[in-house]
Amino acid sequence: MAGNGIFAEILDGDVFKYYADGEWKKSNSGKSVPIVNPTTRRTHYKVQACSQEEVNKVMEAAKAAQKLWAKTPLWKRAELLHKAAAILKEHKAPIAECLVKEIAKPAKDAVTEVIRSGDLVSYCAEEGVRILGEGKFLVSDSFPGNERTKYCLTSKIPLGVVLAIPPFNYPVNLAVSKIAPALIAGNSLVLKPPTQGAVAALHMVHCFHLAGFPKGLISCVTGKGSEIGDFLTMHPAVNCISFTGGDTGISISKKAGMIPLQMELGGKDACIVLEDADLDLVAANIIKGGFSYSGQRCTAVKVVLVMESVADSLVEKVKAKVVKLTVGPPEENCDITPVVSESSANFIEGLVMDAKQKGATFCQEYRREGNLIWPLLLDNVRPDMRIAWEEPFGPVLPVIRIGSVEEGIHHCNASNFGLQGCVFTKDINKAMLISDAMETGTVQINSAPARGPDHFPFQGFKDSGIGSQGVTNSINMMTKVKSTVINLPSPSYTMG
Ligand SMILES: NC(=O)C1=CN([C@@H]2O[C@H](COP(=O)(O)OP(=O)(O)OC[C@H]3O[C@@H](n4cnc5c(N)ncnc54)[C@H](OP(=O)(O)O)[C@@H]3O)[C@@H](O)[C@H]2O)C=CC1
Ligand SMILES: O=C(O)[C@H](O)COP(=O)(O)O
Repeated sequence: MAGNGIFAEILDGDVFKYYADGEWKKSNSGKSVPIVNPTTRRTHYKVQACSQEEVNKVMEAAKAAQKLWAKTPLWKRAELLHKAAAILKEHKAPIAECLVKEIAKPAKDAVTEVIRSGDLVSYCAEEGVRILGEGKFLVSDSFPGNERTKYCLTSKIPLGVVLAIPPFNYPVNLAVSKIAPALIAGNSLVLKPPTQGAVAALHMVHCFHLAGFPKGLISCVTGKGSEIGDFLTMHPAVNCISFTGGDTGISISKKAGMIPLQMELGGKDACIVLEDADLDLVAANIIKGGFSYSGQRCTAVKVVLVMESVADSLVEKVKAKVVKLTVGPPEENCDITPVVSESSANFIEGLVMDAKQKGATFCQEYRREGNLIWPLLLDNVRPDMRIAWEEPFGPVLPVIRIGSVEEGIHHCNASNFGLQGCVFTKDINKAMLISDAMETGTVQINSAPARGPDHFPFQGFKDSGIGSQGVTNSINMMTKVKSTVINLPSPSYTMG
């Protein structure tokens, strides 16, 4: 149960505490933020609404703790991360329960998110000791005009305080994907969890607390992003921001100072289907890619671009699978569960109504109860419909029929997003050409888009982001290069 057993100290009455200076605390603001269960649409949990003064204290502690942490041996940092990973996995059940109640993630997927997170933390510890244990040694005579009089030693050093802001859909996994690389690289970390998902994140942070990390090194401040977000992202103590979410990331990028930014934002991942594709494979991937976690994944298939000659056949196959999707509460492990909020459901409905008015073919009847929206495939979608371009972040998938591969590539590249895409064909040469032509961070050949495995590079082009994630890239991104040059009085050439 949430807030019970080893997690009892993170709860005060019915409000979860925030984490600062190695302790669980009540906010002096005296205010709390409600977390609404998407299924019941009632307040399920409450978290502290942290004040600016509390953020200032957290930043001070993070700065001080980082100085000592940077002097902690790499193997020791890794050891603590392994410990945190083990505690996280051991206590997967109560954390998963929070994910079910806060963000309506199907129960099985919620457990998978926690296990995957533990694995990510351990992998990061392993990778960190390898890549941070190596630097570079350069000699000067490789550059014209120089003798060998200078030896340059470079190493990767921490940035300082990293601010991590994950989104609601993976509040644990997309938090640890920032926390673990930051810590192994010698940084301190301030987490601002999404409001929906904050309680799962607080439980996860407690696992790091129990692992024994130094005081102040990790903090977790809660509160609405719209209220404390700007104060956090523009705070002078912050040396790096790692953000995953929607358009908010674009405005953060414009406001943040001269610090490294890692932004993973929205997507409109296209699925291009050629005439020679294995349509059963495509249909299975459209279901998995378009409807898992009710389409609330940045990497969800968000538009199908299928060659006209095979479109009827593909649509029939997908329709046959859509009727088999179970719809209902996350506790019952239904495939389709309520979307995260009423405003999200209203937004999705707006896209559906626009498509209806403009003449899209509804493969199923549109149905909604509260935040629960039944899976819907929209055929014959045209570029003048909003759903051709906007991401619903819900279980609604548009199909656009194309007359040529070029038309599909053109639609994909005309999007302001550029996260992932996929292409289905038996011709690997064509697949490579299409992959090269698609302006997206990743193209999957014969499978739906996905971020995982978590050590793969993961990046969005255009409005989908800045920089690249994945374990190795995140560790590198959260470091800077420092050089020390040894100047010799006369050239010296090492002899065998
Ligand atoms: N590319 C990727 O890897 C992913 C992208 N996404 C994208 O994220 C969106 C859905 O996630 P959602 O959580 O709704 O995204 P949001 O951008 O609304 O929120 C993301 C995070 O930002 C916080 N936040 C809100 N306002 C501010 C602010 N002014 N300053 C700083 N932080 C702020 C939120 O806190 P609070 O909850 O308190 O508002 C939350 O923690 C979709 O567009 C989706 O495509 C989602 C997952 C992965
Ligand atoms: O937040 C998201 O949607 C993820 O980054 C996607 O992760 P997944 O492809 O592993 O579901």
